[in-house]
Amino acid sequence: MTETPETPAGAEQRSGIAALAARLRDRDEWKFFAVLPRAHRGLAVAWWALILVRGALPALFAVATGLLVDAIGDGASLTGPLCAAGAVFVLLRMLVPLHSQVGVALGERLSCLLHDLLVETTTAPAGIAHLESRELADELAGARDFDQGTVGPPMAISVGLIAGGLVEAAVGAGQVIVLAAYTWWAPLLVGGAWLATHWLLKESSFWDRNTGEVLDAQRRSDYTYKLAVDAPAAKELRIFGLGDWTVAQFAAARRRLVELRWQTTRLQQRPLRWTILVLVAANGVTLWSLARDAASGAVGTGEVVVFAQAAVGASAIAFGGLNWALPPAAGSVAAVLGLRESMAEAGRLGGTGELPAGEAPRDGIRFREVGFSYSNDDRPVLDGLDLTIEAGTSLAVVGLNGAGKTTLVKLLCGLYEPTSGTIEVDGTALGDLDLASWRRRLTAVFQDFNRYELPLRDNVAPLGAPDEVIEAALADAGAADLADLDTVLAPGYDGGRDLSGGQWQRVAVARALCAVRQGAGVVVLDEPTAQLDVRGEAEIFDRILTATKGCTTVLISHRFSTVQHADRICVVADGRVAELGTHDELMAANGRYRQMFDLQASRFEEEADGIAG
Ligand SMILES: Nc1ncnc2c1ncn2[C@@H]1O[C@H](COP(=O)(O)OP(=O)(O)OP(=O)(O)O)[C@@H](O)[C@H]1O
Repeated sequence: MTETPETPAGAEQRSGIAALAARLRDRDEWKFFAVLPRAHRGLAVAWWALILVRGALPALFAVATGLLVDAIGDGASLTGPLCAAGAVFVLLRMLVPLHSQVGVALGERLSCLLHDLLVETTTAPAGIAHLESRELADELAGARDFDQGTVGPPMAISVGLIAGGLVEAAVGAGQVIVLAAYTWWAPLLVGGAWLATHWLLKESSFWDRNTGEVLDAQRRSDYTYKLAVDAPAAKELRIFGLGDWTVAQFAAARRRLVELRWQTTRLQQRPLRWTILVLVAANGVTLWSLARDAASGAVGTGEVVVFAQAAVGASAIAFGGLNWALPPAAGSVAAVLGLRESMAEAGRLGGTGELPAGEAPRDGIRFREVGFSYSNDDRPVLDGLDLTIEAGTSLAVVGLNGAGKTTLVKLLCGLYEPTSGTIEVDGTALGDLDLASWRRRLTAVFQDFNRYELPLRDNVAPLGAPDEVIEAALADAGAADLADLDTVLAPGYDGGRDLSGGQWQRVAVARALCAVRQGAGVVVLDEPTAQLDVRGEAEIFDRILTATKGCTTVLISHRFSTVQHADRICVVADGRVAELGTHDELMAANGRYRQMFDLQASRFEEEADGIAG
C-alpha cells in the first residue's frame, strides 16, 4: 500500500491544530479541570455529571410548563405535564445541596493534593537555593492562596462557585438549544449577545494577583500575622510596645489587598454601556418577533411560554460567577504545578554523581580554589578558598561574622555547589559522589537547628534508632536526664513541654552524636555550644570530642576556649583561608587568630575580675 503524501495545506492545518491544543493545555483553566480527577476521580465524575444534569433541567422545566399550558388550552389531562414539571422542579431543588456537598468534598481533596504537591516540590530538590529565591517565594505565596484565601476564596468554596458558574453556562446553553426550535436566528442572536458579555466585560474580572504590589501586601500581612500569633515574637512585641504597630501593619496590608482587588475587578463604565446596548437589542428583537408570531397565531400559546422562558433563561450564559471564581482557583493550581519545575530547577545540583561514598573520607577532604556566591547576591562569599581537612582530624573554623564559615560547611554538606573550584573527598569531586550516600556519612549541628515538635526519642533519631543508642547519645550530649524519651518537646501537646535554649542545643548535639553512633564519619558543628553556659560548654565539648573520636570534624565557633581543642584551626577572611595551623602555631604567628584570641581572653579576664570583685 502506498502512502499518499500530505499536502502543505494539510500539514499547516495539522500544525495549527497542534498549536491550538498546546495553547489550550497551557491555560490555567485547563490545568485546573485536568487536575480534578487526580484529586478524586469519583467525586470529579459526580461533580461534572451534576453540572450537566442541573444545566439541562431548566430547559426541561420550560418544556414541561409549555406542555402544561397546551394541555390546559386543549382541555387534555394535566397529569402527565404536571408530574413532569413537578419532577423536574423537585430535582432542580434537590440537586443543589447535593452538588454543593460534592463540590466541597472535591475542593477539600484538591486542597490536600495541592498541599502534597507543594510539600513534595519544596523538599524534593537536593539543594536549598530554591527556598531562598525571592521570585520563587513570591510564587509560593501566590500558590498557597488556594488554602489561605487571602486574595480569593479557599479551594473548597471555589470549587462550589465554579460549579455554580458552569451550571449557569449549561443552563444557558440548554435554553439556547430550546430556542432553536422557534427559529434558527434567535439562538444565535440571544446566545451570541450573552456570550459577547464575556468579551465585553473581560477586563472587569481580570486581577493580576502576581504584581509586586499585591505580593508585597500579602508578604507584609503574612509576616505581621505571624508576629502577632507566634509565641517567640510575643516577648519583644510587648517589651518594645510593638503591639499596636503590628495590628496597624497587618490591618493596612489586608486593606490594601482588598483595595487592589476591588480597583481592578469592579465593572468598568464603557464596556458596561456597550453590554447593555447589545443585550437590549438582541432580546428586544427576539421577544418582539415572538410576540408578533404569537399575535398572528404562527406560534401556539404553549410554545410562546416555552420560547419566552428560553429567551430569558439564555441569560445564564452571561459573564458572571465563573469569571470571578475560576481565574484565582485555576491560577493557584497552575502556580503549584509550575512551581514543581521551577523549584526543581533552582534547587538542582549540577553534579549527577553515582559513586557511593562508602566509608569516605579515608584520606581527607580538599577545598580546591573554591569560590561561591549566593544566587540572590553576586558578591563572592568564598573566593579561591584552599583547604585540606585530613580524615579523622578535627578542624576549627574561625572568622568574623559574615566571613563565610557557615557557607563553607553548607558547601561541604552538598547544599550548594561551588561557583568555581571543587570540593574533593579522597580525590573524588563531591559532585561525582552519590549525594544521598555522602549525606549518610555526614551529620551536623547547625546554628539554626530544627526543634521538632516530636517526642524526645524522634528529636534525637528522626529516622529511628534503638533506645539504648538514643540514650547513649543523650548522655554524650550531657542531656541524660532531660526528659522521658516519649515526652513531646512542644508545650502544645498532651504531656508536652518546651526546653530552654541550652537544653535544646544539647538535644541537637545528641542528634548528631546519635548519627555518629550509627555510622556518620563527618561531623559539622556550627556553634554547637553557643547557648550553653561556660561550665556546660567545657563539659559538653569534652564529651563531643570523645564521642567523635576518629571522625572528621569541622567545628565553627566564636569561643576560643572551645576552638583551641581542635587539631587545627583555620581563620577565614576575605573568602579565603587567612591562617591555618594548631593553636600554638597560630598564637606564635601573632596574626589575626592571636588578635581575636587575646581580645576574647582579656574580655573574659575583665568579666572574671568583675565577678570576683
Ligand atoms: N542564603 C543566603 N543568601 C544570600 N546571602 C547569604 C545567605 N546566607 C549567608 N549569606 C551571606 O553570606 C555571607 C557569609 O555568611 P555565613 O553565614 O557563611 O557567615 P558566617 O561566617 O558563618 O557568619 P557568622 O559568624 O555570623 O555565623 C554573609 O555576608 C551573609 O549575608
